[in-house]
Amino acid sequence: MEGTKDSNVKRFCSQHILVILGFSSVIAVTALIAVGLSQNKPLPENFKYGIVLDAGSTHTNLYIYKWPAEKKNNTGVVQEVEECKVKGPGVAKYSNKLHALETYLIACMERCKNVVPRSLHPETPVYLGATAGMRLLRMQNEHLAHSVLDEVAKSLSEYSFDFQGARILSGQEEGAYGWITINYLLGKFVEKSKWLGLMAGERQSTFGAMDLGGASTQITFAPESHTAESPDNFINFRLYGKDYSVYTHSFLCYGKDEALQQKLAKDIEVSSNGILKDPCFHLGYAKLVNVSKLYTSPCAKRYEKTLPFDEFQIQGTGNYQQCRQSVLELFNTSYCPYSQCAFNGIFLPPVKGNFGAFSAFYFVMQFLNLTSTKVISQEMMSETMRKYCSRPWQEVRTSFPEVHEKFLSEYCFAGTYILSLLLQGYHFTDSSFKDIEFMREIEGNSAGWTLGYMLNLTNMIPAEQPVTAPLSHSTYVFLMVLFSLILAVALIIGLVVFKNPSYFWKEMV
Ligand SMILES: Nc1nc2c(ncn2[C@@H]2O[C@H](COP(=O)(O)OP(=O)(O)OP(=O)(O)O)[C@@H](O)[C@H]2O)c(=O)[nH]1
Ligand SMILES: [Ca+2]
Repeated sequence: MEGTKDSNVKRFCSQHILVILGFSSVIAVTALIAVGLSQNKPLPENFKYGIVLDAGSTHTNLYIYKWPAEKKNNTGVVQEVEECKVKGPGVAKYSNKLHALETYLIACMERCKNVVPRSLHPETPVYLGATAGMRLLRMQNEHLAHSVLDEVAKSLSEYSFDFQGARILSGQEEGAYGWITINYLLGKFVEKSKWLGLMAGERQSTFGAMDLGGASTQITFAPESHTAESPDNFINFRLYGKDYSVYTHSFLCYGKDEALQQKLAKDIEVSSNGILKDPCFHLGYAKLVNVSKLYTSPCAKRYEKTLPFDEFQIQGTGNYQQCRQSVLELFNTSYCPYSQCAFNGIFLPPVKGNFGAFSAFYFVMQFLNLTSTKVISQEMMSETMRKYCSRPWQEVRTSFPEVHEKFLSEYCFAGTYILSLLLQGYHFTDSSFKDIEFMREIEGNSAGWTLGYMLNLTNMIPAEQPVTAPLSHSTYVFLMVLFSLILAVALIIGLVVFKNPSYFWKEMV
């Protein structure tokens, strides 16, 4: 009797010890995790800001970026916090009314004053980059182009920000910075980590970038193999410890608007009596075009002729096949001084890999409802264009009352132009066409050259891989938890076995 009582007490005690041990182990593990987490929690962050103005041919856009000061060299830390569209046309259009540039940027710069904390204004850089519209103006009148830049520079230097200058980007820079932007945002410059970051990662292939503006268009990508042909079309980068040889070309006059101007100048006939029957506009659509305005841009100059009228009327006939034929005449493929060319004798290696196509590539494809499905075939797009172009103008107008008339009337031309540029201009095939992703933004950041420009000017992309902790924060916490749990379980089992081996065996049997 006494013996049974004794063993009951023992059993009671050992069970309680077990519970206490288990409980303390859980507390210990929880404490370990809490300490691990709090120890590794990033300190309150100190942010920096940067402002870039994209002075395009059709309009100016301002972007405000923000990033944690301590992590400036890490990838993917820069966030676009604001995009502000400047009211009015592109800066080049102000060449005959420079005084209007005094107030042009006020509204967007006021936004900057509100978004960027006041104490950071003096250290926040402001950059203005002008693109094809200003390149064209400089070709026509260098002095006027300088006056426009001086005027915008003067207005920007009146703010308390750190204004770093206004300049015209070369076509190469525009292409290259667009390529840097999307690959930075897609995280392509860092190695793809393997096994929770414990094993060495592998180099990722980059995305090509295609930008379709109003006055020029850029194509930039890392070709399959490097060639010594046309060295002007190559840029070499060393980013995060890796070398990239990137092909880029900017086709001036082949932006969406200048391409249309070229087409109209090409098609208007001396004998046409002031009427241009145009298959790229819908049946029933009519618009008057001023002849002298048509020839003001250097892009349409090559088709300039003396016409017996001052203005002509476009009359739409809405025929996709004929529109395609007319558009193709803009690409001269009759000569090529290299092993292979895009058009107009410009070298282009075979397109390779995935591409991000943005700006007007996206606007047009979005309108045509061709961005929701991820993979778009060229047949799908041709069929969409065939149907869309054949719709009468009145029907189109009433179907899309919210769309600006200028954009709406030009989607038939724009879609046909995009298809021709990609297939006949850049030689995308049925299969490679499907590798094009039409994008406006990547995780809230606009696809365009501005971010790449700022990353470069603020030295935020190091040539060499920055030295970082061997494990990421999440991997570190995961491993801490895992090993703590293993330790706790081992400890409990060990203690039970050590305290009462016979009890343990009995329970098991
Ligand atoms: N449908 C549509 N078209 C747009 C929109 N915004 C701009 N566009 C047109 O798309 C074309 C390209 O626009 P952007 O990329 O802003 O061109 P940009 O930067 O001014 O011109 P570049 O200096 O040649 O780069 C132009 O013809 C614009 O008029 C939009 O929201 N919807
Ligand atoms: Ca642009």
